[in-house]
Amino acid sequence: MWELTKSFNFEAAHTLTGTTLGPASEEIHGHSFRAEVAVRGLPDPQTGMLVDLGLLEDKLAEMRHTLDHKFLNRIAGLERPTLENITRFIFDRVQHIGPIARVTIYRDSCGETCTYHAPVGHDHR
Ligand SMILES: Nc1nc2c(c(=O)[nH]1)N=C([C@H](O)[C@H](O)COP(=O)(O)OP(=O)(O)OP(=O)(O)O)CN2
Ligand SMILES: [Zn+2]
Repeated sequence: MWELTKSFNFEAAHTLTGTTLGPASEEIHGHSFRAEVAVRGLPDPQTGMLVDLGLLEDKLAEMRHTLDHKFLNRIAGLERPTLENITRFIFDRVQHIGPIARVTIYRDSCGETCTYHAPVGHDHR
């Protein structure tokens, strides 16, 4: 079994109400994020590739364009931009390119990581 990953960085603003952090979290503020997408499976014997990384590169560039330097709360589907919802948002938009196993978001400044795992046996291609 192989796991292939590719990641991209984005800077984005958000506001999050209803956390124990209170006003600091409710003011509009920014974070640096890294999103990592992992594909898991067996390489095609002909190509030696699980998924062409070029395909992933194109899709992740699209995702970066959607998220980078944006106010996340204004993006349709991300009105409540928790790490959980951001990982799921990305998964839903990249899943068709191959057997995506997980999407992880790293928010290093806060020492936080969140991973959405595709349901077992799930292959959206
Ligand atoms: N289950 C979740 N709980 C919380 C989330 C989340 O995404 N899922 N998010 C938050 C906060 O947004 C997060 O902890 C960051 O807090 P914030 O005040 O924005 O961060 P800092 O000021 O500490 O970060 P710097 O990057 O250092 O400015 C809470 N709960
Ligand atoms: Zn925040």
